[in-house]
Amino acid sequence: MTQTGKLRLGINIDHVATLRNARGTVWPDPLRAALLAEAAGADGITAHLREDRRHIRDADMVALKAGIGIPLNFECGATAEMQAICLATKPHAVCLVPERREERTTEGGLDVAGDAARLASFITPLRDAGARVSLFIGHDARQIESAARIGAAVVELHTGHYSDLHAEGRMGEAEAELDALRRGAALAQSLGLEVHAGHGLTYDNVAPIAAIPQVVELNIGHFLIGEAVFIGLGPAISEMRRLMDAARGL
Ligand SMILES: CC(=O)[C@@H](O)[C@H](O)COP(=O)(O)O
Ligand SMILES: NCC(=O)COP(=O)(O)O
Repeated sequence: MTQTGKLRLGINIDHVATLRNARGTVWPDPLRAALLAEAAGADGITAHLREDRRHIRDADMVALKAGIGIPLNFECGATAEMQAICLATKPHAVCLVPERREERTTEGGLDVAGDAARLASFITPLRDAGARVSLFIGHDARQIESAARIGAAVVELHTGHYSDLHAEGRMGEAEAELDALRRGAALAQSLGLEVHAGHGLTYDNVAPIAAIPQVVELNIGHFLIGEAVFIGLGPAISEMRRLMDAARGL
């Protein structure tokens, strides 16, 4: 059934850790940010344990799981190391993302179609341990169909390309990308997948994504952590929530 109600908002706190690691201190603390986000009405916390630990570290994941009262969405690459950490951490959800050490941020979606057999057996123990497994993918139909075929519960559609086009003022291309995301969301839901979206979302570009009726959750981080420097994390989250609700007609 198409969801047109309130969207869930997951707050990604990775870049609080980026700031901490820039000075090699213990401040600012990602758990404190997560607790502030929870108090501001976030529905979940997302954190990405990269293979190179450039922001979130293993101890952050442990502290987040123990410290927050809302679901933890554990983003990671589909590696044996990360699978073992997920199984030990027992997060509410595991979102598998593609990762390249040289990239500045997550550039594309996971190639589920090209790695289906391995991913199918990779997600089985995670599912058996009770995690909702999500795959971070582009809007390509082949990837969405493969995600459904291998038994993922959720797909998170990568909105980074749309966000970049929007930021560059290439509105015609951004609109075309938006249409492709809309088609992807509809296809995913028709195949029984829960649909999330995220990457690069800001106050300026969130409304059309939030208005896609099949999308039930947005994960937003980098922009909100930046905005928090100026207005505080709670007010930044409240404003994002207001824009999401308005896009949903709430
Ligand atoms: C997969 C994803 O979109 C996020 O985890 C997020 O963008 C923060 O991590 P990076 O900036 O390191 O990609
Ligand atoms: N999976 C997307 C996410 O968690 C947040 O991405 P961003 O807002 O930090 O680009």
